[in-house]
Amino acid sequence: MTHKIHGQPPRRPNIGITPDYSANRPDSAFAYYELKVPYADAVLRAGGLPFVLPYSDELACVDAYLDRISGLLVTGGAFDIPPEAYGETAREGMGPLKLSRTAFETALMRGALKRNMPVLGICGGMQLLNVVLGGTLHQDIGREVPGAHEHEQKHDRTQPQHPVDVKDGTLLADAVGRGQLMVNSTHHQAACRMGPQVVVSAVSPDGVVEAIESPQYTFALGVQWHPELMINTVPINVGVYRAFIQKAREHRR
Ligand SMILES: N[C@@H](CCC(=O)NCCCC(=O)O)C(=O)O
Repeated sequence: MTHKIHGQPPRRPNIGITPDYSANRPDSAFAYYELKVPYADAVLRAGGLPFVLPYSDELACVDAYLDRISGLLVTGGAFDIPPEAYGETAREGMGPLKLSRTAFETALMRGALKRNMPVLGICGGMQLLNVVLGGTLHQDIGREVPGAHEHEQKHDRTQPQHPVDVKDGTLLADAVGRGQLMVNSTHHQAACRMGPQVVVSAVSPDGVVEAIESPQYTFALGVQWHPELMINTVPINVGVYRAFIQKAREHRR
């Protein structure tokens, strides 16, 4: 009979985090990986152990990463996903691309989902989740969504921009509660057609999709906002990371 050792803090699951990448910094001859501190802080605060994953175009390396983590956090960034990834061609308003980042994150996300490893997509990461699961994007909300509100807030991103309605009976509702949640907003694109098996778990008052999930996986959740920036201003947002880390803890044997 094994005796549970009382008082031990729960084990921190390894969480892989995708960094941003900038090639042409005026102050350096070298390219940079960059990760906003709140992503790592939110993982630590929720009980995870963050690991930044430098890009690789080798599937063996992607698999090696996945062998060593229990959850995948795909972060956001000021770039768009090539519309060819969801069967379209670029339309007016589509923004800049980061092809090496999207290729790496796509391979990681596909590999994690194949293992039924918990995946959390934030902002652009949510959009990638919908595309990987067979959905499409509005290439520019302002041009393609009649009556849409402003989704690229000009004020402090730790402050909310608009409410979302969290749908009852969803993973997200379990994490942060159903009904209204105030969120920030830093995007010009949005999920358009949901992939097969993708459920909308939150919507903005103007109809823009603000969170998705796929019940075919243990934990595949994407949120269009940045909960990691609002942990001090709308504290319930930490629930997104807590739910993710708990599933990651359960995932690793
Ligand atoms: N293609 C998306 C990207 C949205 C996103 O991830 N924004 C984050 C900006 C803040 C940062 O630089 O991390 C879109 O614009 O809709």
